[in-house]
Amino acid sequence: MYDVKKGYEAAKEFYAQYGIDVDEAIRIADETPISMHCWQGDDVGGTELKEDKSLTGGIQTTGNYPGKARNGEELRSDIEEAMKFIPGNLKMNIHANYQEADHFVDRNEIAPEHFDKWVDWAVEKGIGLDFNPTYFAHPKSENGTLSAADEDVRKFWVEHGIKCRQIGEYFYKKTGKPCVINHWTPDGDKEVPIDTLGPRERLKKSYDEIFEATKDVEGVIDGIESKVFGIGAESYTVGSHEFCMGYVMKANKDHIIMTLDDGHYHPTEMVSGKLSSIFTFADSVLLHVTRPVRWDSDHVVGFDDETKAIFEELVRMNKLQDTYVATDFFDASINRIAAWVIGLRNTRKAMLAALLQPNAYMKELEAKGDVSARLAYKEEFKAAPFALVWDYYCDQKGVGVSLDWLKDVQQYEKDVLSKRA
Ligand SMILES: C[C@H](O)[C@H](O)[C@@H](O)C(=O)CO
Ligand SMILES: [Mn+2]
Repeated sequence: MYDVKKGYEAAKEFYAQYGIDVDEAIRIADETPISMHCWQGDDVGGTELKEDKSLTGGIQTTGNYPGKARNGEELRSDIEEAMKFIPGNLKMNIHANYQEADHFVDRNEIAPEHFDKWVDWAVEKGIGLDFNPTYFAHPKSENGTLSAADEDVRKFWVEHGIKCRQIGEYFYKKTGKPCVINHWTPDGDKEVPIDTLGPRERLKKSYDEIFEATKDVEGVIDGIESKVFGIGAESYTVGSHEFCMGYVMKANKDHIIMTLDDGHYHPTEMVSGKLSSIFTFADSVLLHVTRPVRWDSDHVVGFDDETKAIFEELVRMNKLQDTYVATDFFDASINRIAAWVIGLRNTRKAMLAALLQPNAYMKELEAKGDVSARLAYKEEFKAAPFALVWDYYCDQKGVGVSLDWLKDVQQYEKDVLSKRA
């Protein structure tokens, strides 16, 4: 291993030339919570006591890497293993299908106690819990959920949404940390329907009913997530971007915000390009960080141009603290713990990289009209000695410098994952 401290000192000197306080950047990146999604650990299968765990809703995991978690205990132990190598403040994000009742409980009947194992675990670790209704992978989700024309089906899912907000409040009360709920429904159609308005009016009605029935719930923030299409629903998505943005803006309630998932748009449409428009009208957003390859493929987050651009935007707008950052990917083709470690480290890395730029000075240059210097600075910092600061930060947090974590994850695969049937 090279002399990490020496590298940090040299990088500190480099950044100081541009008035950048490396330690302050580390502090901010370290304290900003990232909500780590539980569903990478078992391909979104969940822990409900039911036979059929097939994934529906137009999302897909591909691959069959051995060793996926088969129950809540295994999942939490895998999460703990991954967490050893992820620096900074974390929350845990679970889905409603990760309930652990000792008998089958249907989605419209879930209750706080069915999540007590997660709550006890989170309290013991001192972390917050976020939540997601599960409007898919269920026999009643085949012809729509919150937008279903069948009133019994629609009501069933409204009850599920209501239960989820009550559970979110329970998480808040138990952990002392606000619970961020992401509301996503896959409802859509393979062909453009003749009636495109009816399903959207029903979805609006359902959200209204969920929020009205739970208006006294405390400590919950609700993200409304849009999507362009899903597998099998290629032509029409009820909860489109325009629908969700319209819903959030019209609701005009502090707790109802937009969720922007960077896999949920046309391939050339960038979330980084949307953030300032949204922040012109909204005080906060929920971000789902993923890596779409040609579609919403949910590849492991990379330290790629778009991830970096998203965090640059947030830092430059001074909106990082107003953004609920969550990861959302599911890759079953590689070691699932490695997937978490790589994706979560890259998310934090992009955040730190954005903080290590002369943002205030570049803004000044732009305001003065010195656009040549603006471009020169932008380009120069792409090759700044960022990795030396990142390595130092990881060293300080004891999460493994560079690839140190890899051999431990491989060992865990040998000792634990490979023994799972
Ligand atoms: C499993 C999650 O609910 C899901 O990933 C959702 O957030 C989404 O992005 C669906 O495409
Ligand atoms: Mn998402």
